Amino acid sequence: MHHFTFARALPSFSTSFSATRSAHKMSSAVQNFRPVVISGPSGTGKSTLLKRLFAEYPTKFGFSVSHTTRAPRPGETNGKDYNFVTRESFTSLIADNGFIEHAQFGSNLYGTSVAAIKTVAEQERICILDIEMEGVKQVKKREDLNARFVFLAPPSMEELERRLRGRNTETEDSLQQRLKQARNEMEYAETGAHDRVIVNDEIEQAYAELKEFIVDGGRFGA
Ligand SMILES: Nc1ncnc2c1ncn2[C@@H]1O[C@H](COP(=O)(O)OP(=O)(O)OP(=O)(O)O)[C@@H](O)[C@H]1O
Repeated sequence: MHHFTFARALPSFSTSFSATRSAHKMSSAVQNFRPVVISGPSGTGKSTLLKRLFAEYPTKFGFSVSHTTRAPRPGETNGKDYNFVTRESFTSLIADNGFIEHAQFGSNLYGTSVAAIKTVAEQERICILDIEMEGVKQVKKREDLNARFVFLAPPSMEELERRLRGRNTETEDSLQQRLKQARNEMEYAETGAHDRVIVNDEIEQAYAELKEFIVDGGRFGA
């Protein structure tokens, strides 16, 4: 699901959506709690490393709540699982440039709004966006999000393929697609688009570097 919700939406990191906040407050929030965008080829180890980071810092991070036009399922809460909105308000938010990413699945629209990312900062958490290259480009265009960018690279394409195969989640087709997309991601990273590139070769080393970038490089209140 995270491929269209953009950020990995773990329920424990859900946020509520407040409609009453000033533009000024939003901008100071993202200054103090700058969103972090993590990207890198599928299978490089983003989830593995993030999971560990969230376990070590259970209250420091948050995920943006996605918008959707689909109806809530029993047990789902507006503003927590999704921001459930009408098609009219969704399309007007598109027109207002309010989404960094949106897509249609079936007859429903899904998207990650700029406001939802800022809301995480207002809650004094660092919003983590685990997204693909096109999303990275969108976030880069939004200077008001004040995001920092880290790219997680595999030690080699051969090792990336080994990890993807080892995960046992892909068909041969989806594996080949991911490897092709991986080359695009690597080329984009070579343009220097990210603040930091971390090679996930030895996991302890990569984790230490990621932690240093995200935690120490961010603005954490004591
Ligand atoms: N440093 C490492 N050395 C060896 N294997 C690793 C390392 N880091 C992660 N892995 C393994 O590689 C596989 C892919 O990792 P993971 O699922 O975290 O990738 P991902 O970047 O989150 O992929 P996706 O974008 O598809 O969700 C997993 O099986 C994981 O256990």
